[in-house]
Amino acid sequence: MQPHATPVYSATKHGVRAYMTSVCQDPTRPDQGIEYAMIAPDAVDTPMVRSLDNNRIFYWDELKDLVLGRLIKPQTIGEALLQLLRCDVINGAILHVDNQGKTFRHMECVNDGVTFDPSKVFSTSYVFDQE
Ligand SMILES: NC(=O)c1ccc[n+]([C@@H]2O[C@H](COP(=O)([O-])OP(=O)(O)OC[C@H]3O[C@@H](n4cnc5c(N)ncnc54)[C@H](O)[C@@H]3O)[C@@H](O)[C@H]2O)c1
Ligand SMILES: CC[C@@H](O)/C=C/C=C\C[C@@H](O)/C=C/C=C/C=C\[C@@H](O)CCCC(=O)O
Repeated sequence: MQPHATPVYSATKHGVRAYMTSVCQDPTRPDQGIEYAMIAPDAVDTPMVRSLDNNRIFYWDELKDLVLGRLIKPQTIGEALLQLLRCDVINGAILHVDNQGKTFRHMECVNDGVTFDPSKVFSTSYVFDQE
């Protein structure tokens, strides 16, 4: 089993998700003309990840080959953002980006931002080359 290496950091990221999925359902949002969404990537090749060590993440010595071997290019996140912005329905979107041989982007749980309507929840995916 993979060790849970970043419990507090991961909790803060889930906090961002909870914040977004809450504010996107603000009943006054449509009148404000605002949409909320988020990108949830796996490890991206940034200075933060390149600076990880055993003092910043549990089990880094055991995990680093796995994590550094599947890093997402930063420009892929930029492409994911553009993909998100081109979607008809943005509010409530969570765009997962990972890199397991290919980049897989998965949008889930999009609602109208007013009331939660299961019939409006959909899931779709896009596969792109990273090169
Ligand atoms: N890199 C990843 O694998 C990854 C994956 C998922 C989520 N994230 C999240 O994405 C965000 C960025 O991560 P990163 O890897 O690019 O980090 P990073 O440390 O490489 O870069 C963060 C940048 O933010 C700037 N910054 C810091 N405080 C600021 C402030 N108050 N105002 C303006 N700029 C400020 C820093 O100067 C730096 O350029 C973080 O919230 C991180 O948790 C990163
Ligand atoms: C495969 C295990 C998985 O949990 C590891 C992922 C590694 C990198 C992905 C990246 O999203 C995780 C970063 C974790 C950071 C942990 C600790 C912080 O001290 C780093 C600094 C955070 C900050 O300054 O904002």
